[in-house]
Amino acid sequence: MNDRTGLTLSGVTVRLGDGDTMVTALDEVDLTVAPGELVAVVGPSGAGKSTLLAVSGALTVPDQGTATVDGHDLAGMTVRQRAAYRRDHIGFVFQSGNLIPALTALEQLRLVAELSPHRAGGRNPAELLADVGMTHRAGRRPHQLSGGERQRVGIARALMGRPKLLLVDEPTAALDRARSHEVVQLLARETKEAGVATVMVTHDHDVLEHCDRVTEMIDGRLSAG
Ligand SMILES: Nc1ncnc2c1ncn2[C@@H]1O[C@H](COP(=O)(O)OP(=O)(O)OP(=O)(O)O)[C@@H](O)[C@H]1O
Repeated sequence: MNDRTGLTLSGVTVRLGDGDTMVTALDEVDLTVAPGELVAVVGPSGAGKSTLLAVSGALTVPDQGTATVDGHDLAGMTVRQRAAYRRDHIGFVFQSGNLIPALTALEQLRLVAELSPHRAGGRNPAELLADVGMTHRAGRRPHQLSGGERQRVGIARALMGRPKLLLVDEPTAALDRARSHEVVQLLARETKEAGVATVMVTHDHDVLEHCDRVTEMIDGRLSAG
């Protein structure tokens, strides 16, 4: 894991829209997230949190500044290289789990192993499902799982292929308080165990205690929260 340096954003500026509707979504943002570190990003609606995830996840290229994952400059890649880097090295967890309806919990993970050319270095789907406490639900499809269980499967799926960076968007939005704590505790544990740099956007101040660091985004600027 010594080759890992995590996520580094430096002086990242992103402008969206054009003409009169142009918005500076990110304004000279600096952020470093080390391997094994869980950093929360909080802030009001429209502050730029989704844009921060998009830049970190190689979905949006900054207008100024640099975004690097383990020393790889995302803007320096071709579109095709960026897509491959995203697929092989970056994991995403979304609000609702975003699972494929027709597949069982175990099949969701197996599909990643089959699609990723780096699967040899990836994790064993059944073991990973056990890690997130879902072995007893391995044969169930998403509609047969609770919101918290779907999130667990989503987190396990994102960790297949050993990503260097994990980007998590509002993981507790659909969960009650107890499930929210469980899911973020799981994220914190897996972040440490997998040595992955994790960024979590959340509105849920209840779960911030499980994070290593909290930053606040306001009007496209990031500060210690
Ligand atoms: N395609 C676009 N064109 C123009 N402006 C945009 C576009 N997408 C987002 N914006 C603007 O950029 C700013 C940052 O948006 P962003 O989605 O990153 O905020 P956010 O903090 O994630 O908000 P929320 O918590 O509501 O999801 C907002 O002012 C938004 O209106």
